[in-house]
Amino acid sequence: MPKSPADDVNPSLDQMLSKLTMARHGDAAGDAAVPAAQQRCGLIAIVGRPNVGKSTLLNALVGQKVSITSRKAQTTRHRITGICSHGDAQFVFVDTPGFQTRHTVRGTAALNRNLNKTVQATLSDVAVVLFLVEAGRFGPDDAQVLALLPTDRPVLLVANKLDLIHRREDLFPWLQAMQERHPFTQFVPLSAKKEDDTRRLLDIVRPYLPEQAWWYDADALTDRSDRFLASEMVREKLFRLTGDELPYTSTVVIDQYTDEPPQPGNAKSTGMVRIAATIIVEREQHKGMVIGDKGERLKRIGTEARTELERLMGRKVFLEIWVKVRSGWADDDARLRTYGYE
Ligand SMILES: Nc1nc2c(ncn2[C@@H]2O[C@H](COP(=O)(O)OP(=O)(O)OP(=O)(O)O)[C@@H](O)[C@H]2O)c(=O)[nH]1
Repeated sequence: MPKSPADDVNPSLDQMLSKLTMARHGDAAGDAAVPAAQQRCGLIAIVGRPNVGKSTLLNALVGQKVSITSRKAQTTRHRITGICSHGDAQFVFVDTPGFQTRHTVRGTAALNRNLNKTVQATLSDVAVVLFLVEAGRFGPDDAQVLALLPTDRPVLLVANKLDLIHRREDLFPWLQAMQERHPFTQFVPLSAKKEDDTRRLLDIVRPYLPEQAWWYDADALTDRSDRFLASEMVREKLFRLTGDELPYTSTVVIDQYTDEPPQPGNAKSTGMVRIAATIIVEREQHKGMVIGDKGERLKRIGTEARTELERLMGRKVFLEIWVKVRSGWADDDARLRTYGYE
């Protein structure tokens, strides 16, 4: 039987697991002083079924909230890039949307077709693919993603949520079955919630990046605009605070984004960002879910989003949120104003 590349790097699960507990600490920040000729840089796709932990992993790797996380499946609708410069390497992560296997919500089929197209388009130009699964689990939804993975570039099997596995020996038969499914280049069991594990993942991915000059500055985290981050932040709070009640077809649109410069003559002034956002829901009843009793939920969405945006942007934020029903832009649309600190 021909030797698979996985034989060289996966001598045994035991060895992999022992390496995991001896995780090495790399230096935290990228070294912009590395001469361009010695730099590595490349695209890395994080793929996997909904809810497997892609956004959690990306955020842990990039060290900041770039993608959004929620218990609700399908919160990652956009292709999001997170950038991490570490040692001589610049990792440019592409977080692909999850797969939607059920088509129960009216009107979502087109959206899902789009998601699948995005997955394939994303994979066509990456240096390495991280295929995320939950350790010990492989269902039809995972199989659907696996079927789309390229065979002409390295695919690492990343078994996430290792912290939920009580007996690691139980993973042996599962791993054997996984290796028969695809010629994975490497097997990485980890927990996206453990910093040591995610740092170690960077060390593992590094050699797969081509030797080439960095594309972004050493301190860049994302090529997404602050405006985009603002819509993602409102969306995250929306889904977090509505739980499973709200269909994922709800979207957030940023209607206005104004950067106000610091006040002249006031050294302490950081300036302010004024944001007007609209949460668009499918039905009138969904609007009630978002607004909540006496507007409490909407107020919380606004306060939490504003607080986190202020932390991320390092400036004051004035956030105004509206809720609208897609079918009719009714006059009585609810409005929330979250005042900044004047
Ligand atoms: N116990 C445990 N939970 C995890 C781990 N990683 C992620 N989670 C949880 O899994 C859930 C889903 O995580 P996400 O990062 O939003 O998943 P996703 O794959 O980006 O989901 P979609 O946006 O739907 O594609 C969240 O509740 C996370 O807190 C882990 O290592 N251990």
